[in-house]
Amino acid sequence: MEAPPDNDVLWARALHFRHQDGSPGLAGVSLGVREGEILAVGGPRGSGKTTLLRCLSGLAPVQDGEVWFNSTPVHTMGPVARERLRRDRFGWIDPAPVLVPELNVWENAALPLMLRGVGRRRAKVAAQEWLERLDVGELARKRPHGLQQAERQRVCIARALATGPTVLFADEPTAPLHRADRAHVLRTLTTAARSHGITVVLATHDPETAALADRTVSLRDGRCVKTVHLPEAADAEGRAACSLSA
Ligand SMILES: Nc1ncnc2c1ncn2[C@@H]1O[C@H](COP(=O)(O)OP(=O)(O)OP(=O)(O)O)[C@@H](O)[C@H]1O
Repeated sequence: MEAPPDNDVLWARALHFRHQDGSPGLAGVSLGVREGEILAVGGPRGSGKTTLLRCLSGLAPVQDGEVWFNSTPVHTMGPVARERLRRDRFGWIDPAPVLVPELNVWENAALPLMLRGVGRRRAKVAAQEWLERLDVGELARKRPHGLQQAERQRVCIARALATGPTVLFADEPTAPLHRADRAHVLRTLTTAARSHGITVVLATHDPETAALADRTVSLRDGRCVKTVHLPEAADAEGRAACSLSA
């Protein structure tokens, strides 16, 4: 088993995944994500973007191929180790907001920090800071049911950033937002990621969203079909290209 290149925080080789009902999900994806990079994963509906994020983050077990986080093999980890890795090092944003209805907004945003063992007071301060950056600070004491869908999604984004994850997986994070809101929230997310050195893997089929990334890999039928570097990133050395695995 050969370890991945040093400058890749995430690395996948020949990743295959088949869903429980036998549907093909991934058919030999290889890619590297550099530390601090914002990588967009594009492609049409059903091309495998969510499945790829789930495999890279350890949410779904790798059936064939390899996934490495830094120098740690994720593909050989059991469910408990993968859960710990996700809790301690990764953040996740779903396309639709999922919050705990019994907790108020700040408690929801602070929850992953408290699960990591951070005290309630410190977790609240960190959560509140991110809620304010996402313009939902004044809703801190409300319950999720009292919020609009777009506000709930902002809370989910604050929750994902509050832990300062090493890698943030964002699956169509602005899907529930109006177009006007979308640009602002995305800028907040990408600015926060850049200023805090958070690596982001962002699934999207929206070219405007992908344009905020350093690089885009496109999937089709579970395979990488192309890699696009944006001009600012074009001269960066050592970026592992997505393999042409068709
Ligand atoms: N739980 C599941 N069971 C069976 N097949 C699934 C399941 N989830 C996804 N698939 C199938 O796997 C393929 C890849 O799906 P995936 O959700 O990863 O694509 P996607 O690019 O994220 O799509 P979208 O843009 O619609 O979110 C599709 O053919 C899809 O129908």
